[in-house]
Parts: sequence; C-alpha cells; structure tokens
Amino acid sequence: MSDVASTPDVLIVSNLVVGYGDRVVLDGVSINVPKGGSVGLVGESGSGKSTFARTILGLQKPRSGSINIASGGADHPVQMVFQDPISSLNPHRAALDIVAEPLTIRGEGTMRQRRESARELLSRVGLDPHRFADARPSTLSGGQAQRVAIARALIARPALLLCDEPVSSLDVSVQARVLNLLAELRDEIGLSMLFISHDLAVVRMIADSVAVLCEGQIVESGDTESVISAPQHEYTRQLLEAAPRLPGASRPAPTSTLIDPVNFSPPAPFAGPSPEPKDD
Ligand SMILES: Nc1ncnc2c1ncn2[C@@H]1O[C@H](COP(=O)(O)OP(=O)(O)OP(=O)(O)O)[C@@H](O)[C@H]1O
Repeated sequence: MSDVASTPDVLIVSNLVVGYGDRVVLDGVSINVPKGGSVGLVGESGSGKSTFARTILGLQKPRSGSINIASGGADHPVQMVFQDPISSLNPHRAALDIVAEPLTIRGEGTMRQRRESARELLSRVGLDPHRFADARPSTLSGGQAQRVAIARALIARPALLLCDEPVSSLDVSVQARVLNLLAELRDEIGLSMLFISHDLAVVRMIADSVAVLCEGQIVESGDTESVISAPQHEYTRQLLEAAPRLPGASRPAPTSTLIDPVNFSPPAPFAGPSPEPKDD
C-alpha cells in the first residue's frame, strides 16, 4: 500500500487479485474513490465484497495488484463501519469513551480535549451527549449504536470511510435516517466514502458512482443513475429486479439530496411491515 497524495483520488485499487487456498475470489478488481466522492460496490452474497473490504484494510493479503491510499497524513487513513453495530462496539465501555478511543490510542490531546472532541462528534451524529455519553452499547438501539460507530470512525479524520453493509441490520425507517446522516457528512465535511452493499436501492441513495461485482469481477461501473436507468450487464439487471422497490428511474437523482424516510424504499430483507420506531 502506498501514498498517492498528489492525485485527486483518495483510493486507487488496480487489478486486485485475492484468493483463499487455490480459489480466486477477487479477479482483477479495479476501483477508484475520488476525494470527497462516494462510490458504491454492489454485488450479491458471495461476490467478494467483504473480501475486498478486508483487503483494503490490510487484513487480507492480495496475490497481486495494488492499493494506493492518499492518507492525507492520517495514521489510519481508512476507517470502517461494520454491518452489526452493537457487536462492533466494546460492550464494557461508555459511548463517549468508545468514540474517543482512537484519539486515546494515538495519545492525541489531553483526556479532557479527547472527551470534548468525542462529545462534539456524538452531537454531530445526532446523539445528545448529555443523554448518550455514559450509555453502554447494550442499552443502545441498532441505529444509535451505528451512529456511535460512525462517530468513532470519524474522530480520527480518516481519508476514507469504508462502510460494509452499514444499514442492512437496521430497521427500515432507521436505515433511511442513518443513510441521511452519511449523506450529510459526505456533503458537509467532504467525506470520501466506499459504500459496500448487496442492495442497489441503498447504494443509489448514497453513491455518486457504482461498481457492480459479480463472482469477483467488476462487470459494470459508472454514474449510479446511468447504471440503474440503463444497465448494460445481465447481472446488474438481476440485481435491479432483486430490489423491487427501487424508486423509478425517472425520479431525479437522489444522491445529493437527503432521503425521505417516508418514501424511502427499503431493501428486500426488510420488506415486511414493521412498526415505526419513535427513536433510532
Ligand atoms: N476466510 C475464507 N476462507 C475461504 N473462503 C472464504 C473466506 N472468506 C470468504 N470466502 C469465500 O469467498 C467468497 C466471497 O466471500 P465474501 O465474504 O467476500 O463475499 P460477500 O460478497 O461479502 O458475501 P456476503 O454478502 O454474504 O458477506 C465466498 O465464496 C466465500 O465462501
């Protein structure tokens, strides 16, 4: 992995090949994330999405290809938001300490400064610090826990936020609120994001461009609305059919607007009726 600070892209992945044993799972994957841009990586279960995320994080060694990250000076240029928010948080720590932890590990600032930064981040992700600073993960709803996880990921000012199915374990109405938060962060702080999901409807809400991963290969990529309105590959068409409530292609591109939780089209796994929670 090397630094590409001189390019406008925050992440450049070229011809990545990753395998387990004698099996190749990612076969020549290339993807770029522009600074301040949000890119979706979509594919069905088993297509290699999590392997891709693990490889970007350095947890899986590629057989060949390159991963270049413009770190912007960050010690940990890539921060991750996981699918299951509750289990991704330390159950023994209070929310404020969880959010402050990346700064604590780096020894950045005084404890008071770190806690102040964590308080600001909690507010920024929509959690009142007076109410949530001392909360343990087990007392949080899924949406609240995912907000804590997003705050923790952002406090160290990463060059890239890597989200692996960040809303697929959440209730439908909560999904829209968390997606709205990510869209706000993208627009307001110029967050660069790689958003991994099996669901094109969700990716459409957040990603400017999308790459479609099928059995370890990118079969189609481009501007999200163009890919959705005129899919070139049969696999993309199948993914679109698997997302029956995808808003009509004639609807204005929603990627730069906030998501309406009422008209939000939930992904297929949560298609059934569910009570509207009063809170995340
Ligand atoms: N540690 C491993 N050892 C061997 N094979 C693995 C390992 N991890 C994943 N695989 C295989 O690699 C392929 C891609 O898995 P991966 O988890 O990357 O897909 P995915 O698109 O993230 O799927 P899902 O959405 O179900 O998590 C699958 O066939 C999987 O069985």
